Amino acid sequence: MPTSTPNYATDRQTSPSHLDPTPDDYTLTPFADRCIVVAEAGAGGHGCVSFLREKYIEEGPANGGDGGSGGNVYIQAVRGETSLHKIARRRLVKAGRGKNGQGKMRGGERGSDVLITVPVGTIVREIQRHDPIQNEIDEQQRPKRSRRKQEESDMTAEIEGTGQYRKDKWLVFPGMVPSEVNRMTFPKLPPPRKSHLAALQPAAPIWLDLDKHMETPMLLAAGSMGGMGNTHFMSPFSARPKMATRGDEGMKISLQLELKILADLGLVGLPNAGKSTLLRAMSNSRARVGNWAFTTLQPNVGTVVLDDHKGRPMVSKRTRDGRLRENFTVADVPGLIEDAHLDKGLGLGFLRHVERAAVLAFVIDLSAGDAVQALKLLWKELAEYEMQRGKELNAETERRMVKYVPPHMRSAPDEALDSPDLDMSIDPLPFVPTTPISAKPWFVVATKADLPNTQENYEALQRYLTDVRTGVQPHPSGLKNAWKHNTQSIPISAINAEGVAAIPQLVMDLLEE
Ligand SMILES: Nc1nc2c(ncn2[C@@H]2O[C@H](COP(=O)(O)OP(=O)(O)OP(=O)(O)O)[C@@H](O)[C@H]2O)c(=O)[nH]1
Ligand SMILES: [Mg+2]
Repeated sequence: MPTSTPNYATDRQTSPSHLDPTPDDYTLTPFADRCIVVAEAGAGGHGCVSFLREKYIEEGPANGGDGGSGGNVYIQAVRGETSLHKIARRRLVKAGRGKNGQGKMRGGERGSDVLITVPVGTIVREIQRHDPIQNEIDEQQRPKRSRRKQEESDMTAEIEGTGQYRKDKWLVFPGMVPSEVNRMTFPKLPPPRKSHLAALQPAAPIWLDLDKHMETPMLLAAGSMGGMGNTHFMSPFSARPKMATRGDEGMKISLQLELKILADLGLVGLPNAGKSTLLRAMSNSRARVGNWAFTTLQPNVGTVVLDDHKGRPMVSKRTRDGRLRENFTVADVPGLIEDAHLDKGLGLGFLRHVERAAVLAFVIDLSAGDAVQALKLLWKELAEYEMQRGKELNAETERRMVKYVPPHMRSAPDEALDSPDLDMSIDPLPFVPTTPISAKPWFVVATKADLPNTQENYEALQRYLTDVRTGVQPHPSGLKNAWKHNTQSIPISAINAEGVAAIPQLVMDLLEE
């Protein structure tokens, strides 16, 4: 009987490894790095009109409870999140409405809160705000002279301690006909109120850079107050007031969110250079690898664990705040091509993810022509991008200084808040001042060193980097004040995981620069 013993040696050759996978062996998680979302705080519940009724007490006093306040909207940047796609899909994040008050002095339940969780590195900017209560408060604080004539009658009524019926403010005893309502005397409308939580809201217009993991959520929009039950309107003249106030409308803020990944190391390289393979070799990432340009279409982030799997740190380094570093993160972005800064290829949209990386690694394919030329081309694109962003920053600063209008003075086109195609108008968020790209520490990863005839190319690259370090050659970006203390290159073969082990130590050293 023929026996077949599996041939492990050939099996290993034919079956793709973790580092040289078939193109369909990858994980792809949904990804979005920008979106617009409308955050709506909960409206307050209405106050209740009710009266005590018991055996032998036919016409008891008022006992309507207050409405519950609306739920709050919170935001929290958490480490586990990597993308904004969940929020991008939701578009409207709405906190619960407070419940209405009930008889027997029972107050309404509070509305439920909502939490927007975003990845660390998200920038939040307010586009529009509709805050009816703030508008009312502002209106009341305006000098009386400027108020319109129509309101004068209201004012005289106010002085006498009585007010008028307003459908949007008052609730009356159910079953009353309009003529009865007209004959009723209404007390003065209570002044607009805000929940005490409103003081914790960030100042308008909201502008947040959530660049750290947050242990507790942060309040974005506080829920509105509930209406007052009819007990509040009891007076010596009317023991059984038949009115209560409605709960306040919740405020709406439309926010633009943009994720700028905050990785420790950013991989920059031409398409097909081997960036994703390198990420796979360094971390547990399952980034897509394929022998064609633009295999990667969205950023991948991998975590390199600095441990040799024996419970002992392989590279141990303390961060500036004294914490022992156990890992660092690497962002692999789509390849850059010439003129990426003019939005060719996929480059520009993703450059913002390397903009905030602490250290840059230029991944250069030694088998694909002159490595020095490739390095210069990559630096040229980065320098152009940086200059463009610098100009935007200046323009943005100017715009904010000249045209700033407090939000309550702006005319709020409410319809726009509800319009479904807000996404069409996304402009990139302005530059967040960080270290300029050219001032970041960097090094070169010369990959595919296993291929033939790559030796000379690597030597030329090394000579060039020595010249840059010693000042014989200018920095490849052509910019002054660029970082060139210790320019060096590491030859690797990512596909065989050779030479890759030297990278973590170097990154650790550069992270402390
Ligand atoms: N021989 C050899 N081939 C490699 C090495 N690293 C990557 N490759 C191959 O190069 C091709 C491209 O690798 P990727 O990792 O997808 O390249 P990339 O830079 O991520 O490409 P884009 O995502 O398109 O920008 C794949 O076929 C890899 O198998 C290496 O060290 N040696
Ligand atoms: Mg890739």
